[in-house]
Amino acid sequence: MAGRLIYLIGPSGSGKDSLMDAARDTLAERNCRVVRRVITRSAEAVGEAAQAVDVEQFEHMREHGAFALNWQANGLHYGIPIVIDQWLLEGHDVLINGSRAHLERAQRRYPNLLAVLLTVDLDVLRQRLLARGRESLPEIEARLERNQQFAGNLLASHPGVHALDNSGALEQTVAALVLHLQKHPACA
Ligand SMILES: Nc1ncnc2c1ncn2[C@@H]1O[C@H](COP(=O)(O)OP(=O)(O)O)[C@@H](O)[C@H]1O
Ligand SMILES: O=P(O)(O)OC[C@H]1O[C@H](OP(=O)(O)OP(=O)(O)O)[C@H](O)[C@@H]1O
Repeated sequence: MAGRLIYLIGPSGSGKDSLMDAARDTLAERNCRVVRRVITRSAEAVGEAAQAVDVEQFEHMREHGAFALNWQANGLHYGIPIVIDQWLLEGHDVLINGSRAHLERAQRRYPNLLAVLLTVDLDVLRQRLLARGRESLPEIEARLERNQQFAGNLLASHPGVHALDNSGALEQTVAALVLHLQKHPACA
């Protein structure tokens, strides 16, 4: 039986990577794998277990079919390794860090994907981006501005998307994610 794609989305700084890291072992026990992205972000950048490549390497990988999904945002290229299709075929569920702007294209490729939107109060989001210290101030402002494009609209236009609040402790969010996944065929 094919596995299901769990497409985790939300503003930059909402805690997607933290949640994926914190939930990884629990999800692994439930036959759910977490994939590492390929990003044109410098290898020194802290805060994400991604494979860092330059734009030329990214394009080469893309042209050679290395990605199941890929998109551009925040001045970066992001790729989800094609290995997820093999994992899904083998019956594993797969959790990825996705893009809100790419949701509909992802749904076309994976019609039964389970979309989870991580939300955080705006003040908390700003504080977390500042505390993470990975981006410059203008980059942080641009991300907050990008966030306004999606605020409110996404849940209204995509009723199947499940919202998960991460304004509180991460452990609570992990528990809520696991509970949500238990209620659905993925990661049960
Ligand atoms: N529930 C939480 N409570 C406090 N800090 C958090 C929480 N979730 C994430 N963070 C912190 O917020 C920052 C952004 O989280 P990150 O996982 O990098 O977000 P994203 O992957 O969505 O951009 C990081 O510094 C992380 O340690
Ligand atoms: O269309 P959007 O929902 O705005 O998403 C665009 C990109 O921004 C986020 O990545 P980012 O570089 O911020 O990485 P992060 O998740 O580690 O912050 C997200 O994971 C997407 O790759």
